[in-house]
Amino acid sequence: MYDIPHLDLPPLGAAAGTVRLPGSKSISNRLLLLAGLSQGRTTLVDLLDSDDTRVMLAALRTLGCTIEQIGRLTHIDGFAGQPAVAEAELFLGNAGTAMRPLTAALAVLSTQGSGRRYTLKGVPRMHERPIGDLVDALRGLGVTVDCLANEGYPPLCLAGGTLDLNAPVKVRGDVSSQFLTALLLALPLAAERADVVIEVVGELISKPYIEITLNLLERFGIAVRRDGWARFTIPAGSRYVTPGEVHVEGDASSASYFIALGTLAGVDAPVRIEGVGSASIQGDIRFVEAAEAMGAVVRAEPNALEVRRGAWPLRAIDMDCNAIPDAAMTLAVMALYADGPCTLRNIASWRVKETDRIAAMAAELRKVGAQVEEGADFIRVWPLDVFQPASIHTYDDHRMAMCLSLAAFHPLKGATPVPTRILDPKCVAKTFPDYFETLFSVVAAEPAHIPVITIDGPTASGKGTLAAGVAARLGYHTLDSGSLYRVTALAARSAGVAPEDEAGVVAIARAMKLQFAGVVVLLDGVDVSEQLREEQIGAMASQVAAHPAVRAALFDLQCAFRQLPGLVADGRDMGTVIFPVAPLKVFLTATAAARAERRHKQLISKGIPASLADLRADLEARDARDRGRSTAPLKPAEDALSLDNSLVGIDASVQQVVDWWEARLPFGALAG
Ligand SMILES: O=C(O)C1=C[C@@H](OP(=O)(O)O)[C@@H](O)[C@H](O)C1
Ligand SMILES: C=C(OP(=O)(O)O)C(=O)O
Repeated sequence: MYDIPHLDLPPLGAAAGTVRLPGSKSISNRLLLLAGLSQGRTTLVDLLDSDDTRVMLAALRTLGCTIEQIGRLTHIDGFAGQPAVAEAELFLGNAGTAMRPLTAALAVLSTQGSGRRYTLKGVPRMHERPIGDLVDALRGLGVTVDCLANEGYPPLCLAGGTLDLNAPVKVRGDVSSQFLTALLLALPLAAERADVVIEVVGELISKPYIEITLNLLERFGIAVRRDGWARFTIPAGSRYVTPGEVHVEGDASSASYFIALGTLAGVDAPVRIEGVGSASIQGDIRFVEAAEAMGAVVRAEPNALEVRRGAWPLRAIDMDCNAIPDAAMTLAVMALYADGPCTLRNIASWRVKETDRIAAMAAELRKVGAQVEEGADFIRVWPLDVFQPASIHTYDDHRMAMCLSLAAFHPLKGATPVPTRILDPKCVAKTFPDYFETLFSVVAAEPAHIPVITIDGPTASGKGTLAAGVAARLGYHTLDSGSLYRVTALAARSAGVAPEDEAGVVAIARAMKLQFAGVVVLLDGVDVSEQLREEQIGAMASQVAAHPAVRAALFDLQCAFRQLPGLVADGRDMGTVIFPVAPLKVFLTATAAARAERRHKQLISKGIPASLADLRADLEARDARDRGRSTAPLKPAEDALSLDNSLVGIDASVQQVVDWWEARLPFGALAG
């Protein structure tokens, strides 16, 4: 997950490859609650691990479930309708699928034992999301429900009462289908002796989510009888019976971003999406039909999809999106690439979700340059030729972040491709914490569009620490090119090849099997990170690095580090030889005295005896060798900015480089 203030997406090009989706949020939270209400153990396979499921898991633990997570399995020992605590305060974040169903379940349970009181609260936005229709239904049943701040909104206190189920329970479903889902999931708790009837008053929105609810209830032994969408009967004697093990299919709403990507950018090869397909029980799988209407070519398997581009530009659509409220947001961004304006209708519920999604979508699409019209329950988006570099607000809404990332896709139409900034990218944690990593695994960008910041400088100047700090702030990859020379030296030493033997070292460099995982370097599968820090290896690295043929052998390897979303490369010749067109080059210096002192402190702290004078003499000798060598000598690139960190701490140095970088990006006036 990118836990940084913003993530800059370079202009994206073709997409191809395979993604595996995280589990469905809607299925995960329903199954968790059903497992909690059942007796005995339920094992969920591939449960979604995200903010929304974490709050549900924490709530169930508080109520008395024992939950054990091992690899892909989550074992839940249910509390079988007997909560371990009579009073609890539960925090449910911004998870509608936790807040609404738990409200109904705890309302019923609060009436079934004396002195039971449960308080449910969430993040500030959750306290703005309506729940009044569910509160009305529960009060109609005889439950004491107190809205603790504003009438009709969480936080809520469920404080007992006497259930009266003689008349049908009436609930409105035109603001959210989750109120009906909540009652359907909870009322089997009260259907021991007589049928419980639920009647929907007025129109019901987001209907396919009710199908998910009924399907999962059935798996837990509750066969709801239904009369269309108007009347649902939970038969007398209903009791939750765990099915034992249940597999959670991939999230169909999360699939929409990759279906869109295949539709837009799956030109030479498809995007393959694993975890959800034609056998899905989720209504959002019908997003596939919308994508096909816009031109996608889709091959569906029961549990996978392969999507590629069919028509280009995409075909404009005018669609009623009531059945797919979440995935429909993705269509609003696909509309940028259509052959005319696209209209998404019947989406009033967008206004009461994680944010006012109609307003947010309109505002952010306008920032990238699009013409947008919005109404109470529709949005119309016109296609766009020239994209503006935009700093996208995400409103703590995972779907705004994921949808708008698709606006970084820039078909090359002559206009200069621009980057797109996604503010607060970690908001995707609600349902898809690794969304951006997954995106980068299937999307390509022109290497020239992938930013590189180079940091060159003499030995022990703190390049590595600075590069790591800058990369962490920007979410970029790092290349510690020094470590490539060190590992070459180490491999040569292990093979008994002398550092002077240029041809021998080249052969070693070409044959090395390297893997990098953060700061860990694996040579032929063995972690050699510690050995690379040895002083002797450092000295040998400087010797092997002086051979032109060795440097040439490592050239392509270093270039291959230029990957999405960007790279911070440190070394001696990053700005001069390897990435001569890098948009920001830094030359880092520090006096020999300052560097010797740092190295001395490092060694002493590790219990390695060292002499300050010797270290300084050694550093000066190495500087002279690095500067004097004929191939790629250590010198600042002509366009490098110089940073002397003798007296400046690491945080200030990182900030300086980030400030220089910001000044080169086109977001300035638009940011914030
Ligand atoms: O029941 C569910 O799992 C959901 C129902 C939908 O909400 P509404 O019924 O409020 O539209 C959907 O937007 C939400 O993400 C999940
Ligand atoms: C509306 C959404 O979430 P919630 O389950 O919180 O309603 C969503 O995920 O788009």
